[in-house]
Amino acid sequence: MSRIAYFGPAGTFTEQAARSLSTGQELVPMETIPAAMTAVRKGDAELACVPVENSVEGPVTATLDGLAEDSPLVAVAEALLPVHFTVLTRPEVRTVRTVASHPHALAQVRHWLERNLPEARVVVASSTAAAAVAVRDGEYDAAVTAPVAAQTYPLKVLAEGVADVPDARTRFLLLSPPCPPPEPTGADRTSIVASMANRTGALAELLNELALRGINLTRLDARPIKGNFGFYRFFLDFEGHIAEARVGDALAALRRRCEVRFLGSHPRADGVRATVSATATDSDFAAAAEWVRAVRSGERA
Ligand SMILES: O=C(O)C(=O)C[C@]1(C(=O)O)C=C[C@@H](O)C=C1
Repeated sequence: MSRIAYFGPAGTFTEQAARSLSTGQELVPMETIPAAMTAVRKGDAELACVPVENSVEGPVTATLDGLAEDSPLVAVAEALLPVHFTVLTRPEVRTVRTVASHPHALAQVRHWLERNLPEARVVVASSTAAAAVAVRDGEYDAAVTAPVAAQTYPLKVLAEGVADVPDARTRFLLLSPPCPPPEPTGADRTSIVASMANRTGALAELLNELALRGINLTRLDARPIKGNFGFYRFFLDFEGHIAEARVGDALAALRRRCEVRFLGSHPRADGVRATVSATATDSDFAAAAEWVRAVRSGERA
């Protein structure tokens, strides 16, 4: 049976996302995000499920760095989960002195903790479910977890539906070794990472290539190129699919300008359709290419 390695242990939001994306594969928990990616790179799993972006805390940097380094992986699907937390404790705990969770989770419940557990020391764990394991094992008093962790671990629910920002969401990717992308749907996302020379206007030129082709950017993140202080890689998500003319044309233009790693074209989980400007449809590109062909052959001028 094929396998999806996910950022675990059991009971993370990522497990929930992997379940929603699975088509019957076995789900295998990995301790860290890089370990889930390595499982695919080494062939121990066919796919990996990892978080990539949270509406409150922004990018999941371990995922971005893992996509830019080592052998390429591409996203073939994504999931978007609403994020509200459950706070778990051991039944016998009377006073919560320590509360643990993943840094992204802690950042999303900061105000709730200040109001409800002001005396508790906040401790970082490798994931929300790892925090639940630590509470179960007596290491900490409480954990801020995904709702599903309440069914996974024998702990008492102290609070449910905890979120400083009511509509918080996290987006997750299903990663594969390079493969033909899924068919375009009209509501797709394409992702790349670009590295360019540090010179005036380089990023503006890159963004212009997208803007000129009527391509709407949905995310832009910079991450340092480690070991080279002051140099950055840019992660770009934009509407559209590599199978579409305007996207293929833009990617070719970027490739001429800088180093590009393709990170996948896949359907958007929110189903938002791409806005395509009147001059950038596939038939506009086909008509223009036909005109150039005819001019080259002397049929037209
Ligand atoms: O620790 C988990 O449960 C995760 O799946 C990770 C993660 C994240 O990295 O953002 C996923 C969703 C929540 O925003 C908090 C934590």
